[in-house]
Amino acid sequence: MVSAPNSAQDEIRHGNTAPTASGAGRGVEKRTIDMVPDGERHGTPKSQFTLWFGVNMQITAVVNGALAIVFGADVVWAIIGLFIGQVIGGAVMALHSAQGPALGLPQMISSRAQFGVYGAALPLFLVLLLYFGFAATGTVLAGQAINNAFGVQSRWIGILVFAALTAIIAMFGYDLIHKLGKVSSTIGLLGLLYVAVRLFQVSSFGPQLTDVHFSVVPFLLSIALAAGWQLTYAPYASDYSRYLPRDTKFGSAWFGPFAGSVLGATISMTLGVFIAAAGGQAFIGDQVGFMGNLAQNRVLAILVFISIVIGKLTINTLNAYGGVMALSTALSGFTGKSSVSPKTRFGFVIGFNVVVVLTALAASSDFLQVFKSFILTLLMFFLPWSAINLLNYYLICRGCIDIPALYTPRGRYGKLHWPTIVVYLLGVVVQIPFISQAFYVGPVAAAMGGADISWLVGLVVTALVYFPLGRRAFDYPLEIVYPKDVELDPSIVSR
Ligand SMILES: Nc1ccnc(=O)[nH]1
Repeated sequence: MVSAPNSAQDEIRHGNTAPTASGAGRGVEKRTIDMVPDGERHGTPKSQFTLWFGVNMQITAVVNGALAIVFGADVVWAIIGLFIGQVIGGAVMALHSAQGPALGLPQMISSRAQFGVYGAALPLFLVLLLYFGFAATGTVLAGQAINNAFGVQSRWIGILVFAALTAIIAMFGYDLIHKLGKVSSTIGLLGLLYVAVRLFQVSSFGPQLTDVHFSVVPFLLSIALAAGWQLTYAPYASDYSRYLPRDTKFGSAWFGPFAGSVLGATISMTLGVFIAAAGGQAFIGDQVGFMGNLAQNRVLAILVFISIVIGKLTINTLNAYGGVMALSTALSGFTGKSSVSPKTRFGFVIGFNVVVVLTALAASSDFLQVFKSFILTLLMFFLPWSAINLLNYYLICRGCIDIPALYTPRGRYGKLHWPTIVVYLLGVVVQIPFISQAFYVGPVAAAMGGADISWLVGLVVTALVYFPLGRRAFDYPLEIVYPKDVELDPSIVSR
């Protein structure tokens, strides 16, 4: 990049021309866990908006909103509570995303700067479970939508078709995922808007709509539902912003994903609130069928089903892509490799989806309920990870990561940083008394009448305990240390 004239550099950096053949390109992505050089940076924060908006145009977000009503909130306070939760959770999620342009690295590898190169295998393993759990449940739902759309009876056909679509897009990688985000933003939104219009045409809303009564427990639950939803995106975040130009302003790198995810989830969950208020227990029982039944005729029902599939496809591609990234990162910590070949990545994508398909096929609806609580429980493990990762990056080392040291246990971050692991586990355990879930209500939550603030406790307590320890953890560099073999444009001053 040193010799390119400025205008050409500008074009490449701001996405007007195809990036070089070695990068995300217009075809199959070549990179995985290695740093993205300046010559391959492209895209704008606007693409972050459409990706995160599209990711939230999904049926599961609608269900999440409906749960606020099912658990006792009234319409007005459910909508307010959900919105507050989106803003808090979305703000945290977007802080992870904003690391992407500066470092050019996927999300979870940056955990090595706090946990050590081997120590990061702990959050990596958990994130792999999270991706896998979401992928299996999402594949069951989208499989139903495919079968409903095409009038297919055999359950496995929808599941297999959806997994194949997911795998193909995940293999192409970053650029195709962003394109899909644009498509699902539009189609998913149109689908949800149509369902909303039909809902208002056919429903007489019960007393729920006029009965405004504030009640603390369901209000806090609404906040928790939305904050938890947004916070599950934290481990995904910078995987999808790491090709943005290195000098992308922090403000826009943060605002794109924040606005997209908050606005998208607000639309989906508000629809869920209205569906549940219109008497939507039936919706929770048969989510896909309920949406299709709202359509005026078979053709429109098919379009609704297709919009459900496209909405689910976006997030599910992220699950497969992120799952493979987590797997590659975890393994590379032990093999000492700093990159993974596209062939290996393809193999991982296929392997991931085969296991997902087998799980989805084996799943009964009962199992899905249990699995969902399991995934929500996993969130407990990501709040402390989020707090540690963000505090370290923004307040302790202030963005100055030693990137080559992330790839070797002999570097500054070492093999295993025990204090971080202990604080991390403490951050998980401290939430237990505050949990209020179907399967367990902690003593503090019970004393508070069932209000669940465990997510806030997990974030805040971890941050308070980690901060003094983290400051002394490593000999932090004063600026970002870049790998020697990654070509960087000297005219770019990283922010
Ligand atoms: N974080 C996520 C939320 C919902 N669905 C997913 O697949 N992933």
